[in-house]
Amino acid sequence: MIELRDITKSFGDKEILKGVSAVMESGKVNLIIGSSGSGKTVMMKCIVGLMEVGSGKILYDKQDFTAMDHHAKKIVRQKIGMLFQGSALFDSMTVEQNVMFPLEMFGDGTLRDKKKRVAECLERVQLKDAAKKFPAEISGGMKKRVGIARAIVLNPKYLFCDEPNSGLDPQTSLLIDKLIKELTVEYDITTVINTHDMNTVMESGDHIVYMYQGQKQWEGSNKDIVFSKDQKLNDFIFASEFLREAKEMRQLDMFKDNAWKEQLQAQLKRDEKK
Ligand SMILES: Nc1ncnc2c1ncn2[C@@H]1O[C@H](COP(=O)(O)OP(=O)(O)OP(=O)(O)O)[C@@H](O)[C@H]1O
Repeated sequence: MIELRDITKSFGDKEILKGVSAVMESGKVNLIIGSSGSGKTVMMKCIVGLMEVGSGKILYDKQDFTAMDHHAKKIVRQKIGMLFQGSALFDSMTVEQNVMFPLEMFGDGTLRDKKKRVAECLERVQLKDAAKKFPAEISGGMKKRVGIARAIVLNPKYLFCDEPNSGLDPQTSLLIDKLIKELTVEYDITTVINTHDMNTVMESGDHIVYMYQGQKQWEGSNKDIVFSKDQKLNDFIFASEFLREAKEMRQLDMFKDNAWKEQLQAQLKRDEKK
């Protein structure tokens, strides 16, 4: 579990994070969403320690990360897996060598153990047959899966993914989301994803933090979103007429054959009249 307590971050006199508190739960896919410039990337960089917060605390499993010395922070960082936007693979290395890289940097054990672990991870993301290929020879979706294998090779407790679906078609995106969710549950990882992808929000968002102009505007699950009355959140998520209609259908569908359905229809009618 990761806890943010009232964190702030400024660049010069520009305050980017204005006192954000939130909890990222373990075994769950936690999403940070919000429009461009709302502070999602800055927040993620603060959480992983790539940027220092101005004030406030970040706790990793109750340990105050912000108060740790360099050595203690390094130990926490070794429990963090990162999936970067665009995958960030090394072009001159094969798939296998890319996944091996963190093990060579930080891993214990013999070369045989390390090779076994790489094979396990490639198998897990269904890329065993691509082990000897170079990044230029594989598709965007496969590159993401290599990135995921590399991010989990050290058995992370925390997994951070920056826009994991950028540049992918909707079907491949869903497969990547499914894989991340499965791994999160399987290894009880605290996964934090920075995303714009509404499919990810609706399919994987166990816990969602919606950022608006440097503040946490709303927090809840993908199911809560359907019923949220928060206007800013609704304007952001259900931006198009089509999505607004889909939201109403989903609301009705969720309460099919239930007394709630009538209540909800009446409520929707009342809202329409306003
Ligand atoms: N290193 C920096 N120095 C100064 N300002 C910065 C720096 N990094 C980010 N900012 C500013 O912080 C604000 C929030 O940026 P951030 O990248 O967190 O937004 P975001 O919500 O991730 O947007 P996007 O969805 O477009 O990636 C922006 O106004 C940006 O210009």
